[in-house]
Amino acid sequence: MLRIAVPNKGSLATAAAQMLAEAGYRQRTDPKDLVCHDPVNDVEFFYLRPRDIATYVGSGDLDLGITGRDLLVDSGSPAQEVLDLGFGAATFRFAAAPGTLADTAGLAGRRIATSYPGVVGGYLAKRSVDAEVIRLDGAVENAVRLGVADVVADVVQTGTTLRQAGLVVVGEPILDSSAVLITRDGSADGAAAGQLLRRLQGVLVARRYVMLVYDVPADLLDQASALTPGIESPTISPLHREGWIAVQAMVKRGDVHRVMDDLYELGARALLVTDIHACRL
Ligand SMILES: Nc1ncnc2c1ncn2[C@@H]1O[C@H](COP(=O)(O)OP(=O)(O)OP(=O)(O)O)[C@@H](O)[C@H]1O
Ligand SMILES: O=P(O)(O)OC[C@H]1O[C@H](OP(=O)(O)OP(=O)(O)O)[C@H](O)[C@@H]1O
Ligand SMILES: [Mg+2]
Repeated sequence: MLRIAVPNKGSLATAAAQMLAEAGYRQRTDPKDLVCHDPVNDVEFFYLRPRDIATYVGSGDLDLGITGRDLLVDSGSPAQEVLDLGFGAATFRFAAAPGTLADTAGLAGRRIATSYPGVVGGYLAKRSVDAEVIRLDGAVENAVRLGVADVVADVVQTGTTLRQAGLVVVGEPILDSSAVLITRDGSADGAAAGQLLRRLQGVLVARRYVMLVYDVPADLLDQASALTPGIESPTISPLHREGWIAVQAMVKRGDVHRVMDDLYELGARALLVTDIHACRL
């Protein structure tokens, strides 16, 4: 049986469970449950703190896990990223009070507060910067005004928390994070793991694309196909109406209205867009 770690709470928990449910896996109904068995797919889900997930997967005690890239890096675990899951996007950045730190070259000798000492320590070691890392559990943005640190290094999503603490970002992001599927080399090589990976890839495609269907005069097919090349090639069907054909193609969700405008201009009619519920490419 495949054993998978899923965030039990925090920013990634709801979206991770939602994605697994869309991929056809059973998920817990009570948010307090710590385990959920899916007998149909022969999978067991363990709900764990996202910070601990890389440890369980890295040790080989669990086969696969969903966590944040920043948490994976921070853990120093030998687990590896196998798929970017497209949610939980955030950057990890340094921040300080305005005018106190111009760029990351000025970090030497500073006190840096963070809940991610592995990420920050790795960044400093790589650049041979000697600074003091102060490990805090959370709400690290308070550390500067309370005099515990000169700089913070933390997750930034909207930037609201930094703004409210009177801090500004310094330098380029230390890393770009998002939710990722992780495994340890060789611990998830079986058919069930391959099936999970394909199902999650299918969910990503179903979220990114819509299905566009339209009718077009046959002599405009080449121009229409150039606008809707699909992923491999558009599907063409004859219409009862002489000289017209129906075209069906997957189109990126964000592009579909522009593509429909262009097709209409070209002479296409009866343009219909539908969501893709699931897919396997
Ligand atoms: N707005 C956000 N705040 C914190 N983490 C976020 C945010 N958006 C995405 N993430 C990602 O979520 C993961 C952290 O989740 P985790 O559950 O440990 O912390 P949290 O969401 O801050 O929850 P809590 O602090 O309540 O325990 C990281 O990978 C982080 O990059
Ligand atoms: O850029 P933003 O949209 O403001 O989000 C980022 C903030 O959210 C998280 O804090 P959280 O509320 O989880 O508290 P914590 O620091 O105690 O984890 C994170 O640690 C940042 O502080
Ligand atoms: Mg937090």
